[in-house]
Amino acid sequence: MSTQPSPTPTNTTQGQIVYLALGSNQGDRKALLTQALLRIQQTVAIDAISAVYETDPVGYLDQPRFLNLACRGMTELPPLELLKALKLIETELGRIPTFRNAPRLIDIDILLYGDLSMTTEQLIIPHPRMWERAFVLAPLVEIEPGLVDPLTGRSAEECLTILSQKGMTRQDQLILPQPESTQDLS
Ligand SMILES: Nc1ncnc2c1ncn2[C@@H]1O[C@H](COP(=O)(O)OP(=O)(O)OP(=O)(O)O)[C@@H](O)[C@H]1O
Ligand SMILES: Nc1nc2c(c(=O)[nH]1)N=C(CO)CN2
Repeated sequence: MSTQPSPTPTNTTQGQIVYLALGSNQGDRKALLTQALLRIQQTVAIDAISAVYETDPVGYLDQPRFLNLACRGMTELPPLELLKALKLIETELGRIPTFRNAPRLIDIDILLYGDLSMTTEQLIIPHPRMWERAFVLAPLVEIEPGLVDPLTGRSAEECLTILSQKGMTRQDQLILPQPESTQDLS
């Protein structure tokens, strides 16, 4: 009796949907956010980017205003590898680690990674402070209005309405330079 050969395995990995929050309050903030997004695109296929929000600092108040935005994309990197890649981008863009909530050239946080829930010393997903931060939720709601906090069942929109949005100004979206067109060799 002959058996049918099983179909050749194909790589059907689709990756995971991730939501990231970016912030900058030092240097050329727009240029830093733009550079960060361009570098993130090398590991995350970004398909939505919010407008830029200028926001008053939260936590440690004696520092310049931030520019914040959120983006969504697909990645095939596992969570800790993604964190490593994002931390490397922060370092490449000149960030020097100091203290929590300190001024920074660039900050890239992982908000959500598929429906994963994890807590390790290095990485907590969903980001533990995201639902209480208007500077995260306003841009996030813009790209994903139906998002729900799996722990409380509250929508991001609902969470945002109970937060003060004082000191937050919505600006235009960043314009990312197009990747160089591939050379036509024909
Ligand atoms: N979801 C997450 N996204 C990014 N970093 C995280 C996350 N969960 C835990 N971390 C850890 O937090 C560490 C400190 O991150 P970071 O310097 O960006 O903190 P912060 O921006 O000052 O404060 P906050 O975490 O409240 O935004 C990182 O090195 C990373 O290991
Ligand atoms: N407005 C604003 N405030 C902050 C921000 C930020 O990105 N925007 N990030 C912080 C630490 O991640 C602390 N405070």
